[in-house]
Amino acid sequence: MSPTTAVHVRDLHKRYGPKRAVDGLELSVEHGEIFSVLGPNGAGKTTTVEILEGYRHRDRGEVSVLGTDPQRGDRRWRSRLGIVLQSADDQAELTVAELVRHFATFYPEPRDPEELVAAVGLTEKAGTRVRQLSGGQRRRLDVALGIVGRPELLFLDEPTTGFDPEARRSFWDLLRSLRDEGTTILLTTHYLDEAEQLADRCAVVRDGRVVALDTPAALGGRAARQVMVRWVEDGAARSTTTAEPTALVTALTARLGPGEIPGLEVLRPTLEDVYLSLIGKASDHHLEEVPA
Ligand SMILES: Nc1ncnc2c1ncn2[C@@H]1O[C@H](COP(=O)(O)OP(=O)(O)OP(=O)(O)O)[C@@H](O)[C@H]1O
Repeated sequence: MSPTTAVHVRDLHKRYGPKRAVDGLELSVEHGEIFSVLGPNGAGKTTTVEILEGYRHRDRGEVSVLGTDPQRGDRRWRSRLGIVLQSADDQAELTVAELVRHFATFYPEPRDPEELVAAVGLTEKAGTRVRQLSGGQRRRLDVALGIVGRPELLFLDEPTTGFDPEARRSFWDLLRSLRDEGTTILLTTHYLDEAEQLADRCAVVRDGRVVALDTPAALGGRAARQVMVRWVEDGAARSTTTAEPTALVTALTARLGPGEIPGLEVLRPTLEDVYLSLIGKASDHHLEEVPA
């Protein structure tokens, strides 16, 4: 493991009874990056993050978070982490400003509470009671509480679920500015566009294991190399995927004679197509493949 590694996970396993929630998961997160764990409901994202945070014990595997095994993490180690839990309803009678000021007292070098409230876009709501916030505003407050202690590593579990598009965009800007300040961020999401927009690297998780790990552009680029070609031959729809569509179309022209090839379509899969095929859900671009 190199000194630039913030999180290192090897051969991680966790069962709940017969259910293998995490089943041989491997990943590493470098200091200073936004790393996204992307996968459908039930893929094992939350279980993994809870193990990294030290809230859940693993069955086996190696885990290191900021150089420490989370199962042995002490208070000092924990103070270097920012953990944004699912919203809790406690302290709902305090105002936004009061709650942020209260959390700031837990840390040796907290951010300035007023500046932080402004940074998460809640200045207008500083005097509002927490229970009166909308879902998106509450989530921003959760993030403020997660970063008030200037964490080196921030964990976010599905941070924008339930946000409207504008709130998501400004939330993404907030996370980018944290990354620019040097905070390492590990976020789980089941939104492909969130991973594509934010992540420097992205692990696609399915059934408790990583099925692909790369930059979003490389994942998309991998897709773009494989092209779907569809046509109609002898009255039947045919399709195949190929890295050399020109050669295939040339062969079809030779076989089907001069003129237009009936029903010809050449489709370059999108990142979404790759993602859906990785998690085992074909989009309508991915027809059953028929040999050419
Ligand atoms: N405490 C638990 N007891 C039993 N089974 C659990 C428990 N927590 C999670 N599971 C199961 O383990 C699997 C992985 O769950 P996990 O919450 O880690 O997935 P996830 O990827 O975070 O899903 P989501 O996107 O829905 O939050 C699921 O099948 C879930 O039903």
